[in-house]
Order: sequence, then C-alpha cells, then structure tokens
Amino acid sequence: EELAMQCPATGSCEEASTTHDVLEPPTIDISPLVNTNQHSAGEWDAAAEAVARACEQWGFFQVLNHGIPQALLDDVVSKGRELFSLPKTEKAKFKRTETNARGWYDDELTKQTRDWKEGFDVGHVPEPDKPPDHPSNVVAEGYNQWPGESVPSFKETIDEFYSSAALVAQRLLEGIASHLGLPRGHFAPSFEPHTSYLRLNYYPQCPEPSTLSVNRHTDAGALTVLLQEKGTTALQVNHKGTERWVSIPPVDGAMTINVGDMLQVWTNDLFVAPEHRVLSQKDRDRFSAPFFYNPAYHADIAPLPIEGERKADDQATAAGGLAGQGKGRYRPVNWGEFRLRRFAGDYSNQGEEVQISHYRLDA
Ligand SMILES: O=C(O)CCC(=O)C(=O)O
Ligand SMILES: [Fe+2]
Repeated sequence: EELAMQCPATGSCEEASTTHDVLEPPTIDISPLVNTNQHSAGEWDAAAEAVARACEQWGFFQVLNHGIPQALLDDVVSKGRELFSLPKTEKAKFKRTETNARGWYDDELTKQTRDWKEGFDVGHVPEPDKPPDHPSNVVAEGYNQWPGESVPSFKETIDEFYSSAALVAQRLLEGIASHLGLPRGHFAPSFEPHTSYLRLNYYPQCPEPSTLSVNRHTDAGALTVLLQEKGTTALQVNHKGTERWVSIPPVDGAMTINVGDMLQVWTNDLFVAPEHRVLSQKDRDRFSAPFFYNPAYHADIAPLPIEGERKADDQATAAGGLAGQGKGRYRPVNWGEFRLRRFAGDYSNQGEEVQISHYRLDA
C-alpha cells in the first residue's frame, strides 16, 4: 500500500524508484538476543519483535552487535580476496566437480544464466577431527576442499567465521520462534546437525554494467547471514515482489540478513523469502560472503501452527465461519532432497530449478 501511494495514479512506479530511493530495510541492534544476560527480558522481546517485523515487511535487514568480531570479518575479506587472486592453475587444484559441489568455481548458473563471478563453497563437516575427504566427511553434496598453504591460515579464518555466523542465525531463530508463539528453542532440533553452507563470492569488474553478477533468486535455507565488503552497493531486493529493486548497501559493522525458502514454508508465507540479485560494477570488483544457515538433511520442513493463524481460526469458528483458513499451504519439504535438487539446477542447465512453489498444496 505504501508503494502504491508513492506512485502517481497515471504513471508507472519507475519514477518512484529513481527519485524516492530512501526506502531501505531496517538496521537492528540484536545485542539483547546475543548477550542475553546483559539485557532485560523486555529488551529481548523488543529485539525479537523488531527482527520478526523486518522478516514480515522486508525479508531483509541488517544486524548490529551480532557478536562476530570486526577483526574476523576483516580477515574473511582479506583471506577471501587472497584466494581469488591465486593463479587459475592453483585454484583448479580445489575446483568443484560434477560429484563434489564444494570448492572453487567460475561456472555458477543462477536461473540458467551464467553468473559474472567466481565462488568458493564449504559446507558442514560431520567429523571435524578427521580429514576433510575422510569417508565420514563425504556427504551427499560432496566434501570440503581447501587451498592449503597457498593462502596461510585460510581454513582457520573460514572455520571460525562459519561457526560464528551459525550462532547469529541461531539467536535470530530464537527471537523468531518466540514471535510465532513457540518456545525459543523450537527450531533447534531441526538443525541437529545443521548443514550450512558458506560461500565466498568474487565479482570481477565488469565492462558491461547491465550484466547481472547474480541473477534473481531466493536463498534455499532458513536464514542467510551475509558479509558485504564495504565501499560498493550491488545487492538489490525485489521489494515485496513489486519489481521495485531496492538497494541493500553494506552498513558499517553490520551483517545483512535475509529470509530463505525454508523459513517461508515454516511460517506458511507469513515471512516470504525475498528475491534478490547482484549488479555488476563497471569501475571496481566486489567481495561478499553469504552464510546459508540450513536445516539437517533429515529435517522435514512443514508449516507451523502459528499464533496469528490459530487465533484467526478460533475467531472464525466462534463466529460460525470457516475454520482452517490458516491451513498449511505446503506439503513437507525434506531438506536433504530439496538441497540436492536445487544444486542439480545450479550446476547444469538441464531442467528447471526446484522451488518451494513445487511443494504448494494449491498449486
Ligand atoms: O553478493 C551478495 O551480496 C549476495 C550474493 C547472493 O545472493 C548469494 O550468493 O546467494
Ligand atoms: Fe542469495
């Protein structure tokens, strides 16, 4: 409604999007969710509400006081850049393959379009004390491949970022659960163990700026915790599906958060996983590091009986109306299956990429 009011009745929204681009997702101080014992219960509730409201209204927001030290974030950027600046022959030694989704690559496809970028992916390791390619660490999508000594202390930095980002996602999900009228720890069992993915993105300078670095897409998991390098704004969100692409600039000290497909299913569309894309830059390159907080492979994700909908149903029944208005709109999505089907679509252009819409009951 907000957007419609800004559009002249006879004109298009184009004008609004170029002249009133002050619209931006909120920045939230999540210290109460992270440093729980330094804050009151009321502060915790207020932070949880702010997070949930941002999930409902934007699906994107920025968080401050997330608990990841700035020095670690700076290290991720510098080590990540070092990795991508290695000669291609060096990077080829840990390139991903048809049977191993993890490692370095420069052939990513999003929506059957080749992305203007290089990437490096690592995922969860069931037994961290054993070598990355030990049979117990080879999971459905592959195993981690590391650059070794060509980028000193790369693995240590990335491992630390991986576990710190997971903690941020867990704290946010506690707030979200509470907002939905569920116990704080409601989501935890679905992430035992979590199968999260950490991606490093390098976007080279691009001579043709209309090229998209990453085509429009939603993230498949529950929540994404994104590190954006300072100095360039390239990420955009399709705000409420209006085709008004709003920029999400990096905010000093903040992590950028977005809702993924699984949280959309859990909340039965109360939260929507926002479509986003990355523009290429004519005058410089860019680095980013999204951490995708993913459920356990065995988890079946299905709409939760959430408070607002329970109330709507109770009222409808009391008024002699139709109960079940808040019925689940999706059949259960097994995360392991969904992840593998999505990956098959990313890697080759055979067939359509799987979407949660394929699991909709009214489809
Ligand atoms: O580079 C970014 O800011 C976001 C990248 C992204 O959306 C992704 O890798 O899924
Ligand atoms: Fe994304």
